[in-house]
Amino acid sequence: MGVSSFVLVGALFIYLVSGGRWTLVSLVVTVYFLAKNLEKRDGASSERHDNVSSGKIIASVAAAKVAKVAKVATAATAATTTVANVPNEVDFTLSFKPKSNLLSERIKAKRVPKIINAKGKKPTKSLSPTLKSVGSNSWLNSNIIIFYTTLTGSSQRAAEKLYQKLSNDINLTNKPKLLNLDDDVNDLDDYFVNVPADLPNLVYILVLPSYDTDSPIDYFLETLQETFNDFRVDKYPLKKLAGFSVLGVGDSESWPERFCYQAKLADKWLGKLGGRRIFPLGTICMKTGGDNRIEEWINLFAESLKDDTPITLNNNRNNDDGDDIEEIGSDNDNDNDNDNDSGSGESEGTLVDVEDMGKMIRESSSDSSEVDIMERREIKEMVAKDSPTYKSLTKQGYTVVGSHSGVKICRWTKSALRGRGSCYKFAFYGIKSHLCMETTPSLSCSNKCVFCWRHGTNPVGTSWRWQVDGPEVILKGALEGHYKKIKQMRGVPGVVAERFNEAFTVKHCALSLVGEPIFYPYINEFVEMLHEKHISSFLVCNAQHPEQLNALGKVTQLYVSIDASTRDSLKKVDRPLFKDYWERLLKCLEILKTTQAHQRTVFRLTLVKGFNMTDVNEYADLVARGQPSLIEIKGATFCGSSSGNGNPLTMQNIPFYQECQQFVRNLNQELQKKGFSYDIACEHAHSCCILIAQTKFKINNKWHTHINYNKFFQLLESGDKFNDLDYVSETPDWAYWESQEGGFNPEDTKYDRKTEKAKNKLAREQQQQADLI
Ligand SMILES: Cc1cc2nc3c(=O)[nH]c(=O)nc-3n(C[C@H](O)[C@H](O)[C@H](O)COP(=O)(O)O)c2cc1C
Ligand code: SF4
Repeated sequence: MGVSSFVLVGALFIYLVSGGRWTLVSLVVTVYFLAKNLEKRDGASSERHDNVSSGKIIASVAAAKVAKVAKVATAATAATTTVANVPNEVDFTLSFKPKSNLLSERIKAKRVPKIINAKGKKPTKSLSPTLKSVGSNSWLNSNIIIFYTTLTGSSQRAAEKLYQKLSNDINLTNKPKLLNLDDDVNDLDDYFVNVPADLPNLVYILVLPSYDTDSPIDYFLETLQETFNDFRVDKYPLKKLAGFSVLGVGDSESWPERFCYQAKLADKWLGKLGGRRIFPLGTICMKTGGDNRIEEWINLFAESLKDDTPITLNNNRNNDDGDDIEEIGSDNDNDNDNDNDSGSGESEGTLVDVEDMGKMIRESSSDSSEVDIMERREIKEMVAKDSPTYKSLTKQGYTVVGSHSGVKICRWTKSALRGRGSCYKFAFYGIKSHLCMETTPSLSCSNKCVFCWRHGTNPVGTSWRWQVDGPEVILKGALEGHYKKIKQMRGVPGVVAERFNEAFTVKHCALSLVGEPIFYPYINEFVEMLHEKHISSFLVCNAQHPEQLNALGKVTQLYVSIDASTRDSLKKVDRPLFKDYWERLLKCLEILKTTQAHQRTVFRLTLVKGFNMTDVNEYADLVARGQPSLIEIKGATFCGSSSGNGNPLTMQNIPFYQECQQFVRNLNQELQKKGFSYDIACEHAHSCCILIAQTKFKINNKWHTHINYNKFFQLLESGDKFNDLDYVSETPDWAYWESQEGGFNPEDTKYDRKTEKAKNKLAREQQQQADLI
C-alpha cells in the first residue's frame, strides 16, 4: 500500500470517528495531495532512467520538449520582435546567440545537453551528421557560395556584407564566392541541378528579396519547382550540398501578408530538393529592422560555422511544415556504417540538442499553409506601375504601355528630326527614322544577352505567365507614348519643322526594342492592326520560340537574331533560359526555310569581341539551314559598365568597324566557297552595320534591298500570296558596300559630335580672346 492510500483510509476513519468534522478531513486531504505529488516525481525519474538504459528516448517526450522550448522561445520572440502580424518570422537571435542571457540559454545552462545515441552511449565525438555525411570535419572547410538577386540593391548590400564577413573574419579554408543569380549564373541548372562537383562541402546561402509584382525571383522559384517536378532529373539534387540557408529581405509593414514570402518559398524548395538547412531562414524587414538585423543574422551565421556540434535535421523533402523532426537518439556514432547520403536527413543518424534547436527548426521550416497560400498567387502584371522594373524602364526613357509593352524613341529618330541622318535601316531598306516607332508588346524575354541594353531589369521567363493586354490597347498606348515623346522634341534646336510634322504619322514599326515580341499571345492581331494603318512591321525574334514563329502571320520583314554559331558560344552570349536553346534555334531556322519561306527574312548578327566573332564556317552552316533573304551584321554597342547593370561587357568587347568589315568579308567568302548565292550589298559605317543579301536582290546589276512599302500593302490587301522579291525597290548608290558615303545619305547633315564640340570650344576661346583685347 502506498503512502497516499494509507492517508486516504486514515482520512475516512477520522471522518467517521469525529462525527463528520470537515476541518480534520480537509487537513488530511491536503496531506494526501502532497504525498501524491511526491509519488509522481518518483515515477517519472524511474521511467526516464528506464528509457535511457534501453537505448531509447521516447519520441513523444522529445516532441513535448521541442514544443515546450518552442513555446518559451516564441514568447521571447514576441517580446523582442518589432514586426507585428508576421506569423512565420524567425527570430534567429534566439537560436545561435553565442553568449547571452536568453531564456533558452539559461535553460540550457542548467541542464546537461542531451546527446545520446541509439545504444545509450555518449558519443565519442560530437560530429555533426550533416558534416559527416559529406565527409567533412568542420564547417570551416566548406566551400560557400552566396547567391543573391536584387532590384533595388538591398539584397546585394546584404550579400556583400555577408561575403566580407566570411572572407575577413572567419578562418574559412576556402574563399567564399558571391554570385548574382541573374547575371553571374548563366544556367541555374549548373548549381541547382548539377551541384558543382569540384567544390567539396558546398554550402549555398541565398539572399533574396520578395516582390509581389513580377521579378526575376519568380523565375528562380519556378525553376526550383520545375526541377523538383522534372522526372528526368534527380529529384533531390541538392542532397549533394553540405547545407544551405536563406536570408530574406522584405517589408513587413507594407506587405504583412506576404512578408518575405519568396525567401520562404526558396527555403522550402531548397529543402524539397534535398538540401539540408544548416541555419534558420532569416526574414528581415528593411523598414523596421534593416541593416542592423542583417548584420545580426550574418554574425550569428558566421559564429555558427565555428560550431561543429550536431544540427537537427528535419525532413524537408516530405513535410513542408517541419514537424517531422528526426527522431532523437538514432544512431549518430562513428561506428555506424548506415550513412546513406540521403539528403535532408531522411534516414541519417541525428543528434538533437533540443534546447538549442527545437524552436529554430520549427520556425525556420516553412509553414505549409502559409506557403501554399502564397503559391496560389494571382496572375501578376508583368511590369506593375509600382515595380522597380517600371521605375528603371521609365528612367531609361521607355514609356511602359499597359502592363507588358513598351515604346521609346531612339536616338536616330531624334537625329532624323534634326536633319542629321537616319539609322542604317534607311540605307538598307528606305526607312526614314523620324517615321519609325520602336516598340514591343512584350518587355519580357527568354534570354539574358550580354549585349542587351535592358540593364538587367526586364522580366524574364520561358512562358507567358502574366496578365494580357489587348492588341488595340497596346497599339493606342504605343502611338500615344511615341507621339508624346516626339512632341517634347519641338524645343530642341535644329528640329526641322517639316520632319517634325511628318513624324506624327508613323509609317514603320520596329518590333524589337527590348524583350521578345512573339512572346505576346496576340502578336498576329497586333501586326494586323499595324498593317491596317499602313505601318510596316519589322519584327525581331530571338529564335527561342519555334511554336510562335511557326504560327506568325505576314510581316514586312522578319528577323531572327543569331548571336552565335555554336551551342557553347550561344550559351555564353545569349545566356538563354531554355535548356534546349540550341535545338530551339535550329528549329526556328528550319521554320524560316519552310513555313515562313514566303517572308522577307533576315539573320541579325550582333558582333561581340571575345564572344562570337570567330567560327565563320559554322555561321555559314546556319545560313544554309535558314536561307535568309538578308544577313545584317552589326557591331555591339556599349551600354554601360558591368558593375551596375549586370552587363559583363567592357569597351574591349566592342569591335571596331574595321573588325566588323573583316568579319563580314570572311563570312561572305565562306558562303561563296560553299556555293551559296550571297554577296555584300550595303553598309552604314556610322552604325557599324553591314548587309549581306541573296544575289537575287541584285536585279540588272543593281541592288534592290529597299522596300516598296505601298506595294507591300497592296499585295497584302489583295489577299494573294507573295514573297520577298515582290515588293523590292532599288537601293541608292550611297548605301552600297564600300561606297564613298559609307551609307550616309548625302542629303543629311553629317554631325560629328566631337568635331562640333571642338569647334564650339574654339569659338568660345576666340570670343574670350576678343573680349580681352
Ligand atoms: C513593388 C514592390 C513589391 C514588394 N513586394 C513585397 C512583398 O510581397 N513582400 C515583402 O516582404 N516585401 C515586398 N517588397 C519590399 C522589398 O522586398 C524590399 O524593399 C526589399 O528590400 C527589396 O530588396 P532589393 O533592394 O534587394 O530588391 C516590395 C517592394 C516593392 C517595390
Ligand atoms: S533577345 Fe533582344 S531583348 Fe532579349 S535579351 Fe537579347 S537583346 Fe535583349
